Amino acid sequence: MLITTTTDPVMATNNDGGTGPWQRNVQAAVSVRHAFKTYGKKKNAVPVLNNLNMTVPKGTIYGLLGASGCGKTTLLSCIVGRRRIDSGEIFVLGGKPGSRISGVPGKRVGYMPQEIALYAEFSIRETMMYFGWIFGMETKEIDERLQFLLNFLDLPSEKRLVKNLSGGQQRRVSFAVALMHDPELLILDEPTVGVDPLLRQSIWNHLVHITKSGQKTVIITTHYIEEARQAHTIGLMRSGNLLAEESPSVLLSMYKCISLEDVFLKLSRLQSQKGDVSQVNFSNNISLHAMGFGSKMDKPGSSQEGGVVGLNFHQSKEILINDTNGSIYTESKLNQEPYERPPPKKNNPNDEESCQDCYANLCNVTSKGKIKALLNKNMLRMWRNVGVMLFIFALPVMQVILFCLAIGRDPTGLNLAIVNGEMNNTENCFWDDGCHFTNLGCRYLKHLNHSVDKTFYTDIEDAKEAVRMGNAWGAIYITENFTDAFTARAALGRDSDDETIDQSEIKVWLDMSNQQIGVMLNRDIMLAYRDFAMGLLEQCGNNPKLGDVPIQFKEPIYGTMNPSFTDFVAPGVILTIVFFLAVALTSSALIIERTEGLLDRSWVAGVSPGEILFSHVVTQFVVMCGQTTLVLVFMLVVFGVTNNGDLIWVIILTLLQGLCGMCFGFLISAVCELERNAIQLALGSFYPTLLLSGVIWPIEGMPIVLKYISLFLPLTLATSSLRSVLTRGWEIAETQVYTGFLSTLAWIVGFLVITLLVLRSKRG
Ligand SMILES: Nc1ncnc2c1ncn2[C@@H]1O[C@H](COP(=O)(O)OP(=O)(O)OP(=O)(O)O)[C@@H](O)[C@H]1O
Repeated sequence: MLITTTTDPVMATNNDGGTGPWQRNVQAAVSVRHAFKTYGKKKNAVPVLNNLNMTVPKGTIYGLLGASGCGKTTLLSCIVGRRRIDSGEIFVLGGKPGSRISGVPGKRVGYMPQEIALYAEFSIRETMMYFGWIFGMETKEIDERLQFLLNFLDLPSEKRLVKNLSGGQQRRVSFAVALMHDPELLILDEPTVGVDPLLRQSIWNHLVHITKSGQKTVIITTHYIEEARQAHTIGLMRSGNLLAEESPSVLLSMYKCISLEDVFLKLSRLQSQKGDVSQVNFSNNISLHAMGFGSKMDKPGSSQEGGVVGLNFHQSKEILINDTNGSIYTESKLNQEPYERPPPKKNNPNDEESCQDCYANLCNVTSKGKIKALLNKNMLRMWRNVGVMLFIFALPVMQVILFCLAIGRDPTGLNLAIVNGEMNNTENCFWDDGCHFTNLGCRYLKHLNHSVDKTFYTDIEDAKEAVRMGNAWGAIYITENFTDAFTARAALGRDSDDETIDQSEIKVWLDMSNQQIGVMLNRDIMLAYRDFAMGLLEQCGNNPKLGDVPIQFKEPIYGTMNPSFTDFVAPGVILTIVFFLAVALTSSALIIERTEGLLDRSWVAGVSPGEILFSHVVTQFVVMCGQTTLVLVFMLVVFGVTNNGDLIWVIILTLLQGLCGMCFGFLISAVCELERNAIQLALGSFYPTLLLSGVIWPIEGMPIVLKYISLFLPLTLATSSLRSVLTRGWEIAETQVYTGFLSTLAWIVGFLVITLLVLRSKRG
């Protein structure tokens, strides 16, 4: 086993012989050991961290340098608990990220991501209030800190909206957010991009100042390599590994370079010659167990790995200095067993370490400040967006108005081409209303007024041509001797010959291409005959009922003799409007935050997925209550859609459906990475749901398989339940009614649980 002779501040304590592993543990703010991380699935996996080791001593500035794409941001996101490494160990402030001991994510860490990650529609002060409240600060305290940060970072008025600031000013606000709560550990991903040299210097001065006490630690990435000279330690990263980890002055003297850039180039060249990164690790390659971390941390004496198992930079340094042939790697390999990557760890609930996370999550009770910040943020974002507000409240009203005006009313002004052979095909019909059998064709046509415009033709072929040309919905032909034949038929009864019967019939050719119009004309033509026959019989002293079909329809048990299509569709339309408006409200809520890097920032600040979801549910629920009220008022009060039931159940079911739509929207926004995917999914689900939920056509008409699928959709049972309440006036105790409520509740719970699981898995 190799004994190191390091001069590293951490390791110096390690090697003084008296302090032991526990002491070493206390001295490192961040420690990464044998970290592996890949993006993508097995075949297309892209390795980003490749057996990386890193030690950030407490109370120092650690400059993490490296070319674009080498994995700096990935490493930082793993340190703050935003991502998980596939294998290896990370300890931050005494525990694993995500554990209670570490307190990271949370207020112990200040994180400035690479993206601006600020709410564009917030003012600087509102931004600070949001993050300050999340960190549990009082408003007064935040205001005081804000004044300091405004001066220090040379920011404009606190009232200025973030979206109106320049790129550099936005970055400084983002930096101010990270400094807001004066955290123990500052993790800054390129904070000096777009910042002028003077301010850049003052930022570095501030970092040097805050680390002086030894209590604060800073990890900073930058592409301005030379500015990192002010860091206590520099980690030079390449291809997912640290080429070196040392103080700037030692690096310069050791590699005999005048700039850090040259050192980096030299090391990169050496690594390129060698190829395999894992074999040439010049960083402090020390086992975490040796450092006293991990589950055995509290039993230092029991560690089987009490010594240094890897190659310490300072040994390689000596070799490097003595070697001019570049054979340092051979020497290193002698001392360093190549580290074999263990298979990726699965989160085993029985595993003591992984369960730290579970306990932390279980005990992670929300705070007043966080909820206040999240609710305030959601409300503010809505109010600041007038267009969205108009959309939110005008759209449901518009939809209801359009539905009630456009759907369910009987079509009127339908043109019929009529040939009346009895009257020499003219419009001038004369008949006698009494018991007279003259011009019966005209008498019949008198009853055919409802919804119909009559155009008279002389030739039946012309009339049919008018139908073919789309100028009329049907052609009606009354024979030349209709009255005589009709009278003979009535008189002869069963002795009527075929010709008499044929001549006594009114002949109709309909355009049935439009089912609704065709069926309605059919109905009106039949009703006109019934009225004509009953009227004639009555005038002749007979029982008018003889003219009707011998079926007596009594007053319906539910509904009316003349049922309205509107009443049938309205329950489904109410629920569909409320459900899909809620989907529209929420389906992009999380995505917008995620794409702007805000969700990450809030998570690192210690906000849990559950809290984020809860805050959205509350704010969107308030909006949805407003929408539901408008929809119901316009449907039931303004347009008088039938409601025979208890209004309270109508309101509750509608609200529950809105909630269900919100949860579905959250699921979409949790699953989809891009807003356009969310829109596609939301729109894509709209039509199948509408068609299969029995909203516009009874599900009884569907093939059996579709019928069962339909029953498992969130709107089907609820629509049927609401229809029963509105049209039948049924109470909640009826099976058909309460199953609608139960199914909606089950969907809400299902959507929420899946959303939470997705959010948690994405967070990892
Ligand atoms: N979510 C992701 N999915 C797949 N690949 C990713 C993802 N994030 C980063 N990468 C890839 O991982 C590699 C490291 O990215 P990372 O952002 O950590 O680099 P970086 O060193 O911070 O770069 P820069 O200095 O340009 O910010 C890059 O090749 C990048 O394309």
